[in-house]
Amino acid sequence: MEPVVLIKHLNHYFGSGQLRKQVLFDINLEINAGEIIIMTGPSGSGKTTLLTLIGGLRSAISGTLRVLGHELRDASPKQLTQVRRSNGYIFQAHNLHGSLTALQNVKMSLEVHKNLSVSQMQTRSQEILETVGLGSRLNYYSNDLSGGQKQRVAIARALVSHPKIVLADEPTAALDSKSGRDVVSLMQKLAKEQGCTILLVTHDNRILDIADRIVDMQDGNLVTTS
Ligand SMILES: Nc1ncnc2c1ncn2[C@@H]1O[C@H](COP(=O)(O)OP(=O)(O)OP(=O)(O)O)[C@@H](O)[C@H]1O
Repeated sequence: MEPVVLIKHLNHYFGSGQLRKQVLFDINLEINAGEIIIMTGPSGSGKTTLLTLIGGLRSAISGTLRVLGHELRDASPKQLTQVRRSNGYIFQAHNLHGSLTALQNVKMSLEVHKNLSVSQMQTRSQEILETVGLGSRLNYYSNDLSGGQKQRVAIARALVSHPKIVLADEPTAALDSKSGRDVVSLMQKLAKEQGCTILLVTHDNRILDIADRIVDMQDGNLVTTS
């Protein structure tokens, strides 16, 4: 079976002409279904660039980048939109809408999936918020939640549609160590239950043990460390 993510000889550049700068060099990586991969590496080494390429948030320029069987190099904006809808995303700044409640934030991510009725969306969103321990906070505006609670809403939002792939960029950066740990344990638990693949970028050494495999980015080159 083809890996969920298959990357071969991927290069990436920013800018053009004399300002063109290569930031990813001959990246090769295979990620299988259900795997949790952590990507580490110094600031500016190219981690976010690789994550956003895999997530269809920018276009790959050269090499092979196949995600769930689809080639993303030279993909059209429409195809990239399709890819983005099928993934879950969790970012450092949780990106919740402060003026929406926890429940509304989660439900919103189901609204792009046309196959669910309004009441199914409501039930599913409520259930996943209960799973992440926020059953008593469903109708709180996200501005009124703590950092850890907001990040748990972000996890619920990313996982409610049962995506095959979740991409997480520094999900614990804004959290104290206990909340950070709780948040990643929760991601791990939900992902294992749903068989979903997680690619997580982090500088946080305290959470490395949740990974099935760790890859390290150095100056745009990927080095496998375990
Ligand atoms: N939109 C852009 N235009 C030009 N250069 C960029 C752009 N985005 C990133 N870069 C450059 O590409 C390189 C890799 O950046 P990237 O954000 O992928 O690194 P990172 O490893 O995720 O860093 P951090 O850990 O600080 O987030 C850096 O040199 C950065 O300055």
